[in-house]
Amino acid sequence: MTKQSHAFQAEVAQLLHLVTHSLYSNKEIFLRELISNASDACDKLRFEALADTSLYGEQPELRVRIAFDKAARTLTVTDTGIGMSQDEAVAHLGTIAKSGTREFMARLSGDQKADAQLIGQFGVGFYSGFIVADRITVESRRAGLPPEQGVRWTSDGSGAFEVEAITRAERGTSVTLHLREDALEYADGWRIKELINKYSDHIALPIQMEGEQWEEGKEEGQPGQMVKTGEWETVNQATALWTRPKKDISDEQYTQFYEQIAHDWQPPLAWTHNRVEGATEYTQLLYLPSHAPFDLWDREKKAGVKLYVRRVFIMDEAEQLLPRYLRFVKGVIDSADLPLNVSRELLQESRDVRAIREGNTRRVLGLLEDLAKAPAAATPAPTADDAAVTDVQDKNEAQAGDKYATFWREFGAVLKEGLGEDAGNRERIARLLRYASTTSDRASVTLDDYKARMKEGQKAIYYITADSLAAAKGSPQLELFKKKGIEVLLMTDRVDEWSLSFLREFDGTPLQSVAKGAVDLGDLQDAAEKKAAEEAAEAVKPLIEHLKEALKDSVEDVRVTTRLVDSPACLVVKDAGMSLQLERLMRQAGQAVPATKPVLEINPEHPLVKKLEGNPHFDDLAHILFDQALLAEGGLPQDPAAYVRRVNALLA
Ligand SMILES: Nc1ncnc2c1ncn2[C@@H]1O[C@H](COP(=O)(O)OP(=O)(O)OP(=O)(O)O)[C@@H](O)[C@H]1O
Repeated sequence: MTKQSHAFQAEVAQLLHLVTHSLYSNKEIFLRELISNASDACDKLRFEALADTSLYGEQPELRVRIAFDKAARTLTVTDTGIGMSQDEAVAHLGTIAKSGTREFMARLSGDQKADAQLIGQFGVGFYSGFIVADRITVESRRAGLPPEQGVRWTSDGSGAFEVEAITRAERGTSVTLHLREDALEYADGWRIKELINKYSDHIALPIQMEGEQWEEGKEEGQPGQMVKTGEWETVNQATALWTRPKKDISDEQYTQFYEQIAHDWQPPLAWTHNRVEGATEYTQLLYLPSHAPFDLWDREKKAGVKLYVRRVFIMDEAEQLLPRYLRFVKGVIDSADLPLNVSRELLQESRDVRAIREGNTRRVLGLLEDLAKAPAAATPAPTADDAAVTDVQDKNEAQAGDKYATFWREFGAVLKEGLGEDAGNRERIARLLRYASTTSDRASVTLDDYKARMKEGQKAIYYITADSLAAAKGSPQLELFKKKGIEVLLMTDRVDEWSLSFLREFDGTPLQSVAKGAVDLGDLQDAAEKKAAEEAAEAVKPLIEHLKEALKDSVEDVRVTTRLVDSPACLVVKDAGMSLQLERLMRQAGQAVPATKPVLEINPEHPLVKKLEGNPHFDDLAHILFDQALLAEGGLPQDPAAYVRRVNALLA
């Protein structure tokens, strides 16, 4: 093969442009990315060699070496990992294969500052080398291929790369950066060591540098200098972080390890690190991120936990290790019992894996309980500057110790899925729930809080589901509850109604939607009120019959209610029915929903209702009443034009 020139995939060219322009202020991350790739390559070799030890050839040692040459202005990262064949070099170093990176590209806004933050969330891997290099040369040979089948890849990062065959004695890859004029600081032993310390100390492989020592000037007046000794020295700790005792690991090291495995450059909210002994032995290091990833709602989203067996990396995204409703958790599980050749299929059936999953679930719920219990320190008053920047306020929230509020904002809706998914832990999950209510706009009310505030004689926990907080708060169904000072939980997540169908009661008290079934406040209504209601119902019986007839195509039933105070009418569904809001959500999601008709409830005390009987426009008024009730709870009239026509006719 002679030299071949290839154009970068369009997205790569775009990414390169962005990387070199917006990551300018954070140049040093390139080294972390290259070391991380080298370490991944070694993990891959170790894994493939489980089935074929001959892949090690004559080089059993897995390591990363970093060399620099001040005079030539180069920095080289060499690993003894899996390496790349010629085809692989073309495929991997010229395209963007990862869906995550493609998603990232799609989200770029063109605003450099915002984009640079986004990069933080995604990590740009190999291409970050071009922040500091105006040319990169990669030489590689894949494990198992003969020396003549090596490859050299070069590019100046401007649109194309060249590939040629070379003979390479060693297996693995070396990446040489030809440093830009303004990045010469990276051809310096101290600087490199500092970065390894900062970013890669926890990498389980030895990272080596050639030793240097000070040599005085040979002649009088000549300055001394550092010279290389020819000995390679390991400069990192080179033990997998999770295998070290907790007390030897600093918060900073935990955070850096998180950044590495989660590819998230924002510090985690919290973590839990344990060695579990007993029938199933494993080490768990699990993190709660501080913000939701872009693909949290992707049904195909992979779990974020890596599986190791006795420190050998086995697989990313081992979804059996945590239930789906904890899919936001990142971390590492290192099992002492699983066989090294464990496959995804085997994981599904393994009893050890089941025990690990249960153990992980307990730990994460325990961690959340601890966070929820931690007293929230007083939030510092935002300064005038802060007020304009929501990001800063969010940070304050986290700094102030109210980590649980941050967690809940980012992941609460996912945790709610657990009510349906994990019957065994339903109680624990229920105690972690937070909702807004008629007494708090913030999602901060627990079911325990609610119960403690219940009125004497109140027999249920009341809630309403709606598309937004404003719609929930303005709902006519709340009128009587407000008048009587009874708290109602306001729920606005899509998952709320579904998840509550699994939580019929909390601590012995039933949960009751205020938009379902006839309202029965039981002992909260006194005898006089009940009597008045009965009399009113009797009085409007003929009206009810008329309305039923006029609206027979739209409603299941018409009845009198006491739940309304200021509104003339509202819509409710029957007890076991799906709420109108859920019905709309499911239709929007393209699901077939059986057509159910709601029940129209009217307020016999309302002037509009009183005007109905005998009115020459009865039919129009009846329809307007119905359509307005629909509007009030977030729906749309079936025939909006007819609605407008009717209202206009009455206004004229
Ligand atoms: N040192 C290396 N040895 C072998 N293959 C490598 C090496 N560096 C990069 N590659 C290959 O190039 C691909 C692209 O690397 P890049 O760093 O851009 O993305 P990534 O490593 O897949 O993602 P990320 O860095 O976000 O984890 C890798 O997936 C890998 O196949």
